[in-house]
Amino acid sequence: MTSPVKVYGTPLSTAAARVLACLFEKDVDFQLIPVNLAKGEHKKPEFLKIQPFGQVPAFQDESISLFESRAICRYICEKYADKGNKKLYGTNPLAKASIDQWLEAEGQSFNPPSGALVFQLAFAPRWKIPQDQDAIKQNEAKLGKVLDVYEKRLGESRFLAGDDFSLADLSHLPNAHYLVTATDRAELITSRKHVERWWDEISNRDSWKKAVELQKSP
Ligand SMILES: N[C@@H](CCC(=O)N[C@@H](CS)C(=O)NCC(=O)O)C(=O)O
Repeated sequence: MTSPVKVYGTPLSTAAARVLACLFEKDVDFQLIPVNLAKGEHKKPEFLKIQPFGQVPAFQDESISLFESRAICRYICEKYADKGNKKLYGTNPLAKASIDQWLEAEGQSFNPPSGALVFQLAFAPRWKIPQDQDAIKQNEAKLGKVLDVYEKRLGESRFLAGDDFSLADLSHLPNAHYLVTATDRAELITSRKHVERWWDEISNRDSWKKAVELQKSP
C-alpha cells in the first residue's frame, strides 16, 4: 500500500489551499502536516530543506519533494492522471495549452493585485499592520482591469480554458475566496455578470468546499 502524499502548511494559506483543493478534486489521499507561520516554523532549518524560500506549502510524494503551489498541482494532475477529475489538467496538448495559459494569467496577472488586496484588506487589520491606502487604490484599479478581460472571456466560455472546469479555474479560488468573504471589495467579482456566474459555479465545487472546511479547523 502506498503512503499518502504529504502537504506541509496551513489551509489558511492561499497557496496551500490551492494544493488541497487540487488533491480533493483528484481524489488523492494526503496527510496535512501543520506548519505554524506565527511561530516561524517555516523559517526553521528542517523546513528550509524542503522549501528553501521558507514559504508554505511544501509537498512530498515518494522520493519527490516540491515547492510552488502551481507546480505541485501540475505534478498531482500528471502523476494521478487516472484518478478523480481526469479533465482537471486536460487530456491532450491543446487542452493543456489553454489551461496553462490561464494558469499563467492567474499567477502573473490575477494573483499579484488580488493577493495585495487580500493582504491589505483582510490580513493587515488582523495582524495589526497599518494599511497602505495607495497600495489598496493601485491594486484595486489593476485587478479591475484584469477582471474586465476575464469578463469578456467568461462571456464567451463557461470556464476560463473552455467547457470544462480546470486547474486554471481552481487556481483562482483561494484569493477570490478571501476577496469575496473577508474584504469589502467583493463587488470586484460580483459587479461583473459573467465573472460572478463563474465564481458561483467554481466556489460551489465539493473540492473547494472541503478546502474551506479545513480552514475552519486548521
Ligand atoms: N509562489 C508560492 C507562494 C507561497 C507563499 O507566498 N506562501 C505564503 C503563505 S500564502 C507564505 O508562506 N508566507 C510566509 C512568508 O513568506 O514568510 C506558491 O505558490 O507556493
